[in-house]
Amino acid sequence: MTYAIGLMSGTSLDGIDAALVKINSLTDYELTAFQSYPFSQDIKEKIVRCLSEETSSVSEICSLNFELAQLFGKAVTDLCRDNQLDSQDLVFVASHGQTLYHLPVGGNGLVASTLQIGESSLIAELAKTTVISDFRCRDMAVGGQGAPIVPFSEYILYNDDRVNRILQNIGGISNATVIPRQADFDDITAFDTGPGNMIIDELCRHFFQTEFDQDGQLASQGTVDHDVLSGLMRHPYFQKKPPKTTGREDFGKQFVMQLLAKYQLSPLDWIATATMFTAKSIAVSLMPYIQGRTEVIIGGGGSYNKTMRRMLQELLPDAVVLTQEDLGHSSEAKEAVAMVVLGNHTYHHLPSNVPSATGANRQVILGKVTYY
Ligand SMILES: Nc1ncnc2c1ncn2[C@@H]1O[C@H](COP(=O)(O)OP(=O)(O)OP(=O)(O)O)[C@@H](O)[C@H]1O
Ligand SMILES: CC(=O)N[C@H]1[C@@H]2OC[C@@H](O2)[C@@H](O)[C@@H]1O[C@H](C)C(=O)O
Repeated sequence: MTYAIGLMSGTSLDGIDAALVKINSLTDYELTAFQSYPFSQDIKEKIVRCLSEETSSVSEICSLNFELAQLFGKAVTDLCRDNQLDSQDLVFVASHGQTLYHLPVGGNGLVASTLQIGESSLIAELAKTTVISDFRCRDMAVGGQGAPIVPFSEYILYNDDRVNRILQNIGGISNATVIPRQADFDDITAFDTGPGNMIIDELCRHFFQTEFDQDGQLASQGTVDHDVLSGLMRHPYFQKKPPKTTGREDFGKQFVMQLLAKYQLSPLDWIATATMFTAKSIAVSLMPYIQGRTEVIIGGGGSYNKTMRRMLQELLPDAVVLTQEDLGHSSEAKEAVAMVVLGNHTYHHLPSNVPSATGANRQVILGKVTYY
């Protein structure tokens, strides 16, 4: 039996998602166990400092690269221990790393680039197995934006002969993969739709000293301000055509601080309006692809936000909005499982980027392999 662990620490900075996956073949994967390991406040603050041009320092980034690897390695050994496995028996660990910066397009003296940290040499040493990491850079080397990278695994795991499927991840940022029914690999469209929970989380911290809006309860008590919403929907990102990716650089703390300075709303109305902004930016992005029987399958932490789900279904009356759980999968484990699918292709020397999604000029084998 072949087991691997996928590690994902995404843009929302909530922690490390670890999925233990049984690999049956290149196209057949079974989630065996999943655990989220929350970041301590101290680590979260270090990451946040390192993300920002104003507060980052090269020494702290250097140190964080190894400090995060300690935590990634511990996540692997803890998950193995809790499942009566020895991490040495894993065929590999596939680690996404923590994105510190993502410049899908160059400009102003900066070249197109992306930076995920969490040193694979140290993870390999702690887990005593091969580590496959840094999946985005190879795609950028052939002209791609280095994101999104999950469309490959989504095609493998979700393509269907009878129904069009759109996989909508609502993490810190939201990204969609459109898989028409009976699609060939080249028929996939994928792109970031815009913000996910990032703005809502920032507002929750600002007004309510909580990390996020549990189940969308705060949003359900506020009223959407349609003037503010219209202003938000004029953001230039929504005028761009795919392939396109975005990040904290566009919709992070700075963006929220500018909004708070520009508009005056009550705290609950802010949360409701930001939730509708995320839902609407997703709906507007998906509408051109909803033709015939179409399932929109939401995943990521945002799929637990009931108010967001209700808004999405109302904005997309012609689609069936489902969750990963409705299909027997796990919303929270999805991206960590995707890392295993990508890692397994790299392990077998097979490519796994999707040029139609990233804009790359060809398919390439993603990632770097660190042998134990
Ligand atoms: N019960 C819940 N109710 C509402 N929101 C939730 C709930 N659980 C998680 N979330 C939201 O989901 C976020 C985490 O989502 P997820 O782990 O999918 O993001 P990520 O993988 O870090 O981001 P990305 O996919 O952009 O890299 C939290 O920050 C929170 O906003
Ligand atoms: C650079 C980076 O880390 N991008 C993330 C982020 O989080 C969601 C969205 O923005 C997506 O583009 C990507 O992650 C997923 C896993 C992807 O590449 O498919």
